[in-house]
Amino acid sequence: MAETVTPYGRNTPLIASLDPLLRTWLPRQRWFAGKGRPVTGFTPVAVTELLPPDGRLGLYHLLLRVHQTGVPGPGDCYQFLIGVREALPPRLAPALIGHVTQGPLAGRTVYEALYDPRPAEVLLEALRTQARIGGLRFERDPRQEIRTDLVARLMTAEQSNSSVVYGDTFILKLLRRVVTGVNPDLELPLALAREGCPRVPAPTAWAYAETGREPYVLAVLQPYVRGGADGWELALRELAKGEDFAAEARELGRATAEVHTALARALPTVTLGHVQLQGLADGMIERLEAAVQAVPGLRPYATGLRQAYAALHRLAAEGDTRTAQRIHGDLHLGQCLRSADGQWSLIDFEGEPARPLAERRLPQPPVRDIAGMLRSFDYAAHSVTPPAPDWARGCRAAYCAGYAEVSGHDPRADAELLRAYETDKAVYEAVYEARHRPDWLPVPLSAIARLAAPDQEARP
Ligand SMILES: Nc1ncnc2c1ncn2[C@@H]1O[C@H](COP(=O)(O)OP(=O)(O)O)[C@@H](O)[C@H]1O
Ligand SMILES: O=P(O)(O)O[C@H]1O[C@H](CO)[C@@H](O[C@H]2O[C@H](CO)[C@@H](O)[C@H](O)[C@H]2O)[C@H](O)[C@H]1O
Repeated sequence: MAETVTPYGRNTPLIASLDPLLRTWLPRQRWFAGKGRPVTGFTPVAVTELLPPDGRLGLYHLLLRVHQTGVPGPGDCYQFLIGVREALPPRLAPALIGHVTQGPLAGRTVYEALYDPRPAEVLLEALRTQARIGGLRFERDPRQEIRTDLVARLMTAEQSNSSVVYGDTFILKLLRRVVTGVNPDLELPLALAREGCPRVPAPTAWAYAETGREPYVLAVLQPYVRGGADGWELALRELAKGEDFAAEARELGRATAEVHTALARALPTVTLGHVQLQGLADGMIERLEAAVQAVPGLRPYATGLRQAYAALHRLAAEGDTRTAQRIHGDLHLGQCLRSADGQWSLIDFEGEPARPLAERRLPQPPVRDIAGMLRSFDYAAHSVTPPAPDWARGCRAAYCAGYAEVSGHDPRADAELLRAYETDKAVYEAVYEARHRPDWLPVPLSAIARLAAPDQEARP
């Protein structure tokens, strides 16, 4: 494998030639977080040649800062895997980025290489052999074997990142918007593996880029949970059949408590005093105000929603304290996988992708994860017609009961904090849906209408 690494900030002829193609292609990608503002250019952070472009198949790994109209600062850094061919075979048509007209690749076709098994296998081989290519570093857990005969396929699920499955044995998650520093999506599963917690697939291998500053974590390889289905699919299936989901919700509560208990053992816990609790409430109010600006549909409910945060302020003023620890940070039904033998695993410890990394790594009250799951039962029940509020109520109660069985603490006892976090999550969801899936906006807005009503009754 050849390599070239450009110093930060130099706009190479390669990037200049890809620039017009990526400007139109990038905003159409589900994982691009900067939708809604035109892309105006790119600055390369690192450009690594994984396969030379003069062969039948060329392959580049790019880390590019993306510049956008009206977005100040250096721009977010995204990870790209760009394939280069003379022409694309029909099976790769959906992967097309475009035809290059100038520069070193003039006359070639470039495409999203993860659609193509061969480039995806190059990544697996680099992980297997712990390769160092330019600034890219590939590492693995030496106790886990990576076979060489696994065929790659890109997952087509709607995702914030991109994942490739290798022969139903491993799944590689390639992070798209990358930041320097410790990434909780690797940090927490490694910590849980050290604790022997079986509820989270233990990382097999990982990749990062060294660019002269703190490394960027780029990808994590994990065992693939075979024959599994995620909690969201299962919940919708049961809802469609008019079936109860309470027994599964209870198991999910137990699994969440096991993960929380292991995380509290593995990583530091802290006590939040009244200043920190005030700070939590202030942060929620700030997010609400920003969300109201971004999503006009929230405006009529803002006053009602502030009540939830006022209750948290009162609790802080009364001198209450809470224990905080590392948590999942974006727990919902889609992050829970049930294996063929009925065991639940939790995945995707990245936290809410829109929040800064430092914030995502702070210890937080575990009830925040509970709130995420309670919202998720509600989401499922309100995304079907007619809505099924009783189904959601049953799941929410069973989930809390399962959590209490394992942890000894019933989250329903912490009603103010739980409601504040549910409100905060619903506000986040409104912004998320407005930005990524506008058709879904009515789902969080229906919850917001209930949470904003003084006698809201959707308690677990
Ligand atoms: N270990 C695994 N085994 C089987 N499927 C998985 C595994 N990890 C992730 N998945 C599948 O990949 C999807 C995306 O993974 P996730 O970590 O949530 O990525 P993203 O951050 O892009 O949403 C999940 O919804 C799930 O269907
Ligand atoms: O899984 P991600 O880390 O990409 O999380 C983001 O996308 C989720 C949607 O895919 C979003 O979750 C919301 O929709 C789910 C149904 O699709 C629902 O189960 C969740 O409760 C709801 O929050 C998540 O908020 C977002 O961060």
